Formats: sequence, C-alpha cells, structure tokens
Amino acid sequence: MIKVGVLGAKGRMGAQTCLAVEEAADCDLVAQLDQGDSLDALTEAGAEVVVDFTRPEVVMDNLAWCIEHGIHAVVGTTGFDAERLAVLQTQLAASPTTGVLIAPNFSIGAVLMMQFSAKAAKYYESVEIIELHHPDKVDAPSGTARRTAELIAAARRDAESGPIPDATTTALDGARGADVEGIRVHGVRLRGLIAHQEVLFGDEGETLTIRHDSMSRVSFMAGVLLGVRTIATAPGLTVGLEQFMDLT
Ligand SMILES: NC(=O)C1=CN([C@@H]2O[C@H](COP(=O)(O)OP(=O)(O)OC[C@H]3O[C@@H](n4cnc5c(N)ncnc54)[C@H](OP(=O)(O)O)[C@@H]3O)[C@@H](O)[C@H]2O)C=CC1
Ligand SMILES: O=C(O)C1=N[C@H](C(=O)O)C[C@H](O)C1
Repeated sequence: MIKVGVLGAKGRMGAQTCLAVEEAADCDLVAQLDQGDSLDALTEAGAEVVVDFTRPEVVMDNLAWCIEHGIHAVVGTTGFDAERLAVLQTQLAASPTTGVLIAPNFSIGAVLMMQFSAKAAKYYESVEIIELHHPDKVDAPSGTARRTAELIAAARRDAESGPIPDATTTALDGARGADVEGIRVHGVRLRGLIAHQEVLFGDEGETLTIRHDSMSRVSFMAGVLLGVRTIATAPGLTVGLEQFMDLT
C-alpha cells in the first residue's frame, strides 16, 4: 500500500483526489491537510507520497518541506517557471532518492493535446492558444496553456520557424492576449466551465484546431494516481505527466 497525504484537501481538486485515493485498492489515504494544518502530520502519519493541489504562493514551501523529509511529491498546483524548477533541482540534489513530479495537467487527454500540439507546431506559420476555465480560478493564463506555449515555442525554435504573422499596430490592452515565448495565449473565465483549451494552427488555405475539454474533475484522477504509483521509481525532478506515459 502506498501511504498518501493530500495538501489542499478541502479544495476542489484536493477533495476529488482524497476520494480517488480512498477508492484506489493500492493506496492508503493517511493525511488530509489544508490551510493552517501543520505539515508534521505527514511524517506522523508515515506519508510516502504527497499530492499537492494548493496555491502557487504556498506550493514551494510545501515542496521544500517534503524534499527535506524525503517524501515524494506529485504536484498539480500551477505557478512553475524555470526559476522555480531550478530551485527544486537544487533541493532534490540534497535528497537524491526523493522524486517530485510537476504536472501542469493530469488529464490524459490534455497531455495528449499538448503532445499533439508540439508535433503539429513546425508545420504551421500561425498558432494561438485559447484556454477556458471556471471563474474561481486564481491564475491566468492556465499552467496548461503556458506549458503548451512553451512546448510549441521549443518545437518552432528547433524547426527554425519564422515569426508568427501579425500586422497589429494598434490594440486595446489585452486584445491580443498574453505573450508566452512569442505565442499568444487568450484566457476565458466562464461559469459552467471546468477546464478547456483550444490550440489553433493556421497556414495558407487551412487551419487545424486541437481541443480538449475536462467536463469533470474526475478527468484528472487517472493521471494523479499514475503519478502516485510511479513517483517513487523516479527520483529527482520530472516535469509533465507524459514522462510517465508510453507515447512512442
Ligand atoms: N495539474 C492539474 O491537472 C490541475 C491543476 N490545478 C491547479 O491546482 C491548484 C488548486 O486548484 P483548486 O483545487 O481548483 O483550488 P482550490 O482553491 O479549490 O483549492 C486549494 C486549497 O488549498 C488550500 N490551501 C491554501 N494554502 C494551503 C497550505 N499552505 N497548505 C494546505 N492547503 C492550503 C486552500 O485553502 P484556502 O481556500 O483557505 O486558501 C484550498 O482549500 C491550482 O493551482 C490549479 O490551477 C487544478 C486542476 C487540475
Ligand atoms: O485551475 C484549474 O481548474 C486548472 N488548473 C490547471 C491549469 O492551470 O492548467 C489545470 C487545468 O487546466 C485545471
């Protein structure tokens, strides 16, 4: 049995994760912590793996504590940039048997959407991303959109693609979205939505739209459990659930 602790257990994703871990025959939910709870409860309960769905402003402290105590971490919380990942690499170097997975999106379909988008990137002159989420989300653009843009930008660099055409010379603030490594990312916040993304590619005479929809938070749970089951075999830092999937 894998002893699992959940951070952010009272939140939307944390609560769903507690249910999924409780239902998993090979997992034992030993700690459910939220705002104000001491992390010491994790060691007291013997947690081997922590799942973090908290907030960008607290996740780094949680991870520093977990790494220091040799507890593996499966992380869905957003807010990771190159600087944060470098900090984690340094912390993990001092705890070489500990694994941390940072997964911008745990939905298998969303991972495939990102991978397909990276594959398509070199064939199209134009690309833009639209992410659509529930209005209670605190960060924009979404972690998934940022990661998708980074993967597309890397693929375009590798292919030595030219600049994306855009003749805009005057615009209202925000009209052309955020710029993530040269890729335009647009955010929608709408009651009724959960998590959705479209990646639009265009070239002379054709467009390609790759769309993914999470209609329920259950959609993230297969990925979370894959992370929980795999992380102990993957010491160090892993970014992206695709690293634990067979995508060959
Ligand atoms: N990777 C993925 O597949 C997914 C990632 N996410 C990401 O996960 C994160 C959480 O999303 P969501 O569940 O919707 O957000 P919620 O706001 O519903 O949940 C976050 C929970 O964490 C609690 N919390 C805050 N600080 C701490 C702390 N120091 N220790 C423990 N708990 C704390 C919050 O309490 P309080 O409200 O009192 O602050 C809240 O209960 C976001 O970054 C979101 O983008 C979401 C969906 C999927
Ligand atoms: O806050 C959310 O809900 C989600 N957050 C993640 C993100 O920012 O990409 C994953 C998914 O989009 C849901």
